[in-house]
Amino acid sequence: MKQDETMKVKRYDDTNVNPDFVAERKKCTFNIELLTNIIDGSSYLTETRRQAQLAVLNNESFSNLPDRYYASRDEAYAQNIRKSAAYIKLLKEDKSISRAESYFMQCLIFPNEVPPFSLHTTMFTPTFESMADEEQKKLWMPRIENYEILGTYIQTEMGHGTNVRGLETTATFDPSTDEFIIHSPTLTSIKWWPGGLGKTCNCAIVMASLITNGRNEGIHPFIVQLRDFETHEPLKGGLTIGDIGTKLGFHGMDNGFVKFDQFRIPRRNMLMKSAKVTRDGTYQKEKKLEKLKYGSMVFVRAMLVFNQAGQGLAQAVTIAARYSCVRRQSEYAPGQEEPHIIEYQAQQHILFTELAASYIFYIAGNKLRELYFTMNYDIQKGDLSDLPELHALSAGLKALTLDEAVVGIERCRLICGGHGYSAASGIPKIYTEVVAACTYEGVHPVLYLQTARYLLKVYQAALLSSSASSLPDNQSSKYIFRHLHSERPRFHFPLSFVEIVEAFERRALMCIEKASKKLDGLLATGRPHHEAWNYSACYLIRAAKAHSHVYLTSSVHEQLETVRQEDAGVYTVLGQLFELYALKSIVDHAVEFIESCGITTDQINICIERIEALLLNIRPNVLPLVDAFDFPDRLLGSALGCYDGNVYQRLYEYALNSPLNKSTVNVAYFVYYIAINIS
Ligand SMILES: CCC/C=C/C(=O)SCCNC(=O)CCNC(=O)[C@H](O)C(C)(C)COP(=O)([O-])OP(=O)([O-])OC[C@H]1O[C@@H](n2cnc3c(N)ncnc32)[C@H](O)[C@@H]1OP(=O)([O-])[O-]
Ligand SMILES: Cc1cc2nc3c(=O)[nH]c(=O)nc-3n(C[C@H](O)[C@H](O)[C@H](O)COP(=O)(O)OP(=O)(O)OC[C@H]3O[C@@H](n4cnc5c(N)ncnc54)[C@H](O)[C@@H]3O)c2cc1C
Repeated sequence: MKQDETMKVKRYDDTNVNPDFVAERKKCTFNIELLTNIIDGSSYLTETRRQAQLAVLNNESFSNLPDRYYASRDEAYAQNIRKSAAYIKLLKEDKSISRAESYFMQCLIFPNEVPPFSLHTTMFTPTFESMADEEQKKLWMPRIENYEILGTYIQTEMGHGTNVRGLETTATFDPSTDEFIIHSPTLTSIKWWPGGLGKTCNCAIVMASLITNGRNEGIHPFIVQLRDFETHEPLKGGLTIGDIGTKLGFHGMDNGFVKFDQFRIPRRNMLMKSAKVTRDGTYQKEKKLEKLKYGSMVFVRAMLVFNQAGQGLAQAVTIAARYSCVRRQSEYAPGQEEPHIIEYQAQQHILFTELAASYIFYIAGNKLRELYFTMNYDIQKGDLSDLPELHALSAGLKALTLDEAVVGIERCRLICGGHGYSAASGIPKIYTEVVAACTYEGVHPVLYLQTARYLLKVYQAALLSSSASSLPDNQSSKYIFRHLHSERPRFHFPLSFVEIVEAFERRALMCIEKASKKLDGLLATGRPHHEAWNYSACYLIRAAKAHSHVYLTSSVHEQLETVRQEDAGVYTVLGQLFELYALKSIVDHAVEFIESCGITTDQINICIERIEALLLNIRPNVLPLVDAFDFPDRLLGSALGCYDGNVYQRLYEYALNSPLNKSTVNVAYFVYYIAINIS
């Protein structure tokens, strides 16, 4: 990104800071900047992010007017389009803006929102790049990269989301014209949900069943122009397109529908890297590349751990932590000043366990991101051997971290009391954004079952093998091989970090073994596989969750080992957060740990005592620990969570700005009550 000499806007306003915050910040025992670098991934990325954020803060085209919490849906959409246009113009003008910089900018331009064009970058372009052949890329990519083509990803239908193979939309080859005919044969086959489809995008990748020479060859991707490049009107020839209406959140996003009525596209609009239809209608595919079509889902799932679970929870925690250091409530000791609510152990237990979880998701999310890019390098070159591992890991971690994050965000809202319910707290918007991710890119029971399917295969292989050497080092399931053929150790309490990781591995192995036994038991009674699988689901899901917990703990432990060499202060606080997250999970799943690790209920009680001690350890650093997330106030959009801690003044300003306060007597009240004389 070109450096801007005029970057004068400060990220934080250091003047007029609440004195309680000044005192809190003085208690800090570690180097905040180093921790920020760890969250970002490196000091270089911290600097990149800050520069990108400053560019946004300095650019008036990106301001949020009207207030994001008072905007109607129409206004919210119009705001997003205004900002999108300015953003895309900037990207086109400054080609030196990197992918990372553009992501950081986007987060701040559209705080806690998925903007209408986002599918273009997150799903449309990656799917096209990975599924189109070289000639197609040459033809289309310049216009895609130039945003002349603005694309979305159209897969889900009104009647089918999870069961991708059950999609009803057809793409039938017509050799007489060398075209595919895209058709929605039923009401339930109308494409439903795609982001940006309703009003914004002019093209899409459409997933449809390919039919040629009378044979259905299964789901394939097609690039389809939907709107005129000049007028933006939907193309004639069989398209009905619109917005699907108001949702729980996502108000500024035009999730849409499209009904295809014998709509024709050229044959070469089928993406033909792994399969193709020749001019005479012959279907040819490269079987080993078949699963590439699932690639964009793997990519987005892997990114959601950091971007949504980590960042969403960290934002809610920041707001709740800052508010807890301002808010005073209840008489603690008779006759004394009310304490800040942060001093209540009940508050600390919720706040600090969620704080710990947000650090875990961030760090593990970073590791998963790196793993994705490493493995995807080979996958794109045609070596798909790592794809099952990546799919299983991204599916399980997307599900587990988002499941835990949405509960955590809601807990943060609840510990803010009444003001947490106000949109001004910022938490409701964070919640509606993050909870959407629990549905899109795959619902969680289904994703856990995908992870379990892989785990059972690894387990079967491990039963047949005598060592772990047959699995590559980067495989997260290597512990299954290792522990299957080794004695369970005696655990010592309080647990060391190494023992914590092994305890999670032993628990996961036990859950996998149980799931396998359950399935085999049902199969042994003569039940067909699909039925046995369905009635093993509770066991299978437990196994997938336990395995995902292994990745969380082992990857953060790995990070801790690096930090230990670098900085004692950061190592101590990060270690406390790691231990807190792990012990809380052990206590929450005590039965599984008792059974798998041979530990006792007394030892679980030691964990509970240790959690209480950790709350005291973490307490002095609570504000610095959320400051380290380094969220600009504009991103948080919270009266409760601003850096300066001036909560009450902001709440009052927010209320004064309510559109209902524009008049002293509301028109509706006048029309319906005063005018007809109701007393
Ligand atoms: C801002 C918001 C944007 C939102 C966008 C969206 O929501 S877009 C819409 C998002 N929509 C969704 O997320 C829909 C969720 N639904 C799905 O992802 C799939 O349809 C399914 C996985 C549930 C089942 O599919 P199925 O019945 O075809 O699968 P199966 O179980 O018979 O397994 C067949 C084989 O394929 C393997 N495999 C499967 N997936 C992947 C993968 N991603 N990668 C690699 N591999 C994968 C699987 O492991 C198995 O391998 P094996 O063992 O034979 O070697
Ligand atoms: C905000 C948002 C944005 C979206 N954006 C897009 C987009 O851009 N493009 C796009 O194509 N789609 C998009 N979607 C659609 C999304 O991907 C689907 O909603 C999602 O995959 C779930 O499919 P479904 O709604 O059909 O639920 P269903 O598949 O009907 O599932 C409903 C419930 O049934 C149960 N269930 C279903 N199948 C199974 C099974 N095999 N085993 C166990 N339980 C099962 C689960 O409890 C599940 O929650 C979006 C959705 C949302 C909410």
